[in-house]
Amino acid sequence: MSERLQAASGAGRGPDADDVLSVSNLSTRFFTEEGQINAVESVSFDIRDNEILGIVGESGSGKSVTSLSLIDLVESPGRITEGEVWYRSPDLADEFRSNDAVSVDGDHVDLRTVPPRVRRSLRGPSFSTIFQDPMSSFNPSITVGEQIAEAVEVQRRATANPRSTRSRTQGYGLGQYLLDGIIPGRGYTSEESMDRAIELLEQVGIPDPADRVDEYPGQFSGGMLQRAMIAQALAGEPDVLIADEPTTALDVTIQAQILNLLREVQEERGMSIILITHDLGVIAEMCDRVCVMYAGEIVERGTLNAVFDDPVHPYTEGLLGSIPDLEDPKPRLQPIAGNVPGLLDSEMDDRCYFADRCPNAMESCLEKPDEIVVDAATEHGAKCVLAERPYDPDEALPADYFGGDSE
Ligand SMILES: Nc1ncnc2c1ncn2[C@@H]1O[C@H](COP(=O)(O)OP(=O)(O)OP(=O)(O)O)[C@@H](O)[C@H]1O
Ligand code: NI
Repeated sequence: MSERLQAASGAGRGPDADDVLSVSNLSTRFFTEEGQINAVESVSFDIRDNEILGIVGESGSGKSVTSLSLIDLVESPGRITEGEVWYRSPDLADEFRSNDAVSVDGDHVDLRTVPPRVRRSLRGPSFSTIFQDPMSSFNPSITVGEQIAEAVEVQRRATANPRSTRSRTQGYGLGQYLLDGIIPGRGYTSEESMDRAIELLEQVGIPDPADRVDEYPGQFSGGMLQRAMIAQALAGEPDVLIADEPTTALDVTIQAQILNLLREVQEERGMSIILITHDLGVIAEMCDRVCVMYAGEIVERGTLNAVFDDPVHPYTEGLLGSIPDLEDPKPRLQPIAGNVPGLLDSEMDDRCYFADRCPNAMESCLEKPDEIVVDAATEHGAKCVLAERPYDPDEALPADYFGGDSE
C-alpha cells in the first residue's frame, strides 16, 4: 500500500496487477500565445478493478484535462509533455513485447508509446466517456439507435479479432465518421447490433426502447439523452468509464437516478469508473477513493473516509467546509477566498500553489511540498507540510505576503 503512495510522490514503480490503469508523472501543457499553461503537473494515480475513483477540485484545477490525457484526446495547442499511462492488456503486451519502441511491463503497456492508431482503437472497447452535455456525444442527424449500434459494432470487431489492424483503425462512433467526412451508407449497422442497442437502452431505463431507437437525439429529454449516452458508452463494454460531471446539468431527482444507474452498471460489469465532479455529495455517495486536484496537481488523496473525515490539506478542508461530515456532506464545494491560479508557467512560483489562499501558510510553504504519507493503511497522502507537523503560528507568513489581496 505505502508503495503506491511512494510511487505517487515520484519514486519509479511499475503498475500493480489489479491496476487497470496506472498513471505516472503525467504532465499536460497548453502552448498558447500568452505562454505555456501547466494544466496537469506530474500527476500519478491508479485505477483499480471494480472501483469508482473520484476526482474533485474547483473549476480550472485540471480534472478534465487529466481525463482527456488518459485517452489521448487533448487538443492543440495542448500536448502531454511527460509521463506514462500504463494500461493492462495482455493482448497488447504480447503484441508489443518485442517492440523496442513500446514500453511493456508484465500485462501492462504504456499507452504513450504505442502507435496512435492503437490508442484510438481503445476508445470504446477499452475506455468510454460520458460528459455533462450529452448532445456533444451524439450526432443530431443520426438516430440514437444507429449511433449506439455503431458502438456495438466497434466492440464486436475489436473482440472478434483483437489484433486486426482494421478493427483497431475503425475508430468509435458513427457521429465521428460523419465529422471525419466518411459517410457510411444506409443500413450500415446490422440488425443484431440494433437489437443490442435496444437491449442497452432498456438497461439504462429508457421506456419503449424498441420505438425510441428510431428517434433522433433532439427528441430525447436531457435525462433520457444522458441515459442514452451511458448506453452508448456501455456498448463498447469498456474496462474504464470516464464520467466528467455526468449529472451536473440534471435536476436532483434525475441526478440520483443516473448515479444509481452508474453504480448498478459498474457493479454488474465489474468495470472501473473515474468520476469527475464539483459535487462533494456525489463523491461521498459514489466513490471508493478520491483525488483532490488543485492547480494541476493532486494535493490530497486516499480512501473516501480518510480524505473526508480527516482532511490534511487546508484546500481540502476548505472545499469540505469547516465541519466535514460524511453523514451530511456539503452538497457543493464551499467557496474559498482568492482565485484559482491561472497556471501560466511564467507566473507559477516554485512553492505550494495554494499558499496564497491558505489560512495556515507558513514559511516552509514557499518550497514545493512533496506528497507525504498521512496513513498508509488508507492510502492517505497530501502535498502539504501539515501532513508532517502541526501549524506553527511563529512561522506564519505575513498576511500581505502575497500582495494582500488574497484575504
Ligand atoms: N484548449 C485550451 N487552451 C488553453 N488552455 C486550456 C485549454 N483547455 C484547458 N486549458 C487550461 O487547463 C486548465 C485546466 O482545465 P480543466 O478543464 O482540466 O479544468 P477542470 O478542473 O476540469 O475545470 P471545470 O471544473 O471547470 O471543468 C484550465 O485552467 C486552462 O487554463
Ligand atoms: Ni472539467
